[in-house]
Amino acid sequence: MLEFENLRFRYPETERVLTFNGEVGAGQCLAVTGPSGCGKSTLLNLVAGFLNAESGTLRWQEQDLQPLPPWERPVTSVFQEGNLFDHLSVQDNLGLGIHPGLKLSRADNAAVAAMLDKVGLHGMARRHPTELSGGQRQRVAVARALLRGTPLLLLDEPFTGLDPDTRQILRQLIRDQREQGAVIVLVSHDASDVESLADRHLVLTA
Ligand SMILES: Nc1ncnc2c1ncn2[C@@H]1O[C@H](COP(=O)(O)OP(=O)(O)OP(=O)(O)O)[C@@H](O)[C@H]1O
Repeated sequence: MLEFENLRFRYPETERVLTFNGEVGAGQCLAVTGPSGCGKSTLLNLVAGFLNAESGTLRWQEQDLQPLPPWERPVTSVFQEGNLFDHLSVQDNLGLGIHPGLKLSRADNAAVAAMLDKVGLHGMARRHPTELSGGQRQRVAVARALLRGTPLLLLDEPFTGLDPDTRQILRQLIRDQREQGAVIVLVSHDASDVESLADRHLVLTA
């Protein structure tokens, strides 16, 4: 279970103070919605460890996450930009989800190939991200996150720019992950994403 209670963050430049409360259990998806600027991305950054709260609690399986640096948290994030490595092929970008040094076994390579098939990028393994459309890059980013298999997945508008078929495919992959016990935190402006994926809903106000 992921829990955050009175988790407070202040951007020093603007003195804007944001406070978050919520929880989400294993195998559940928490949708976070609200108007632009209400703090949705800030919450994801606090959970991922890219920002540090000034007070409050943030727990995963009853363990305090706040002392842990981002790389020691059981978290994978997919942010709007996707964060792909342009100098690596699609295959290697996915492989990084399994092993940061790209030391992949035969089974790992098979898992990468199967994931490429699932997200409809069969035949594009050798391309580089700059040779893909925005929607294809987004599929690679989500696929890499799913391959990492961390128990906590943070998704910030993961379906932006995707056609309806691809959106359906990715939603199903996320549902599969949830059914395997992962906790998903999903930021989306799209009511149908919330409707189709969320077990819980946190509405933030500006
Ligand atoms: N680096 C920053 N420095 C100062 N203020 C910031 C910074 N990043 C965000 N903010 C402010 O903090 C508030 C929350 O921003 P955040 O990006 O979390 O909102 P959001 O709900 O994700 O917005 P959107 O839906 O537009 O992406 C906003 O008022 C924003 O202007």
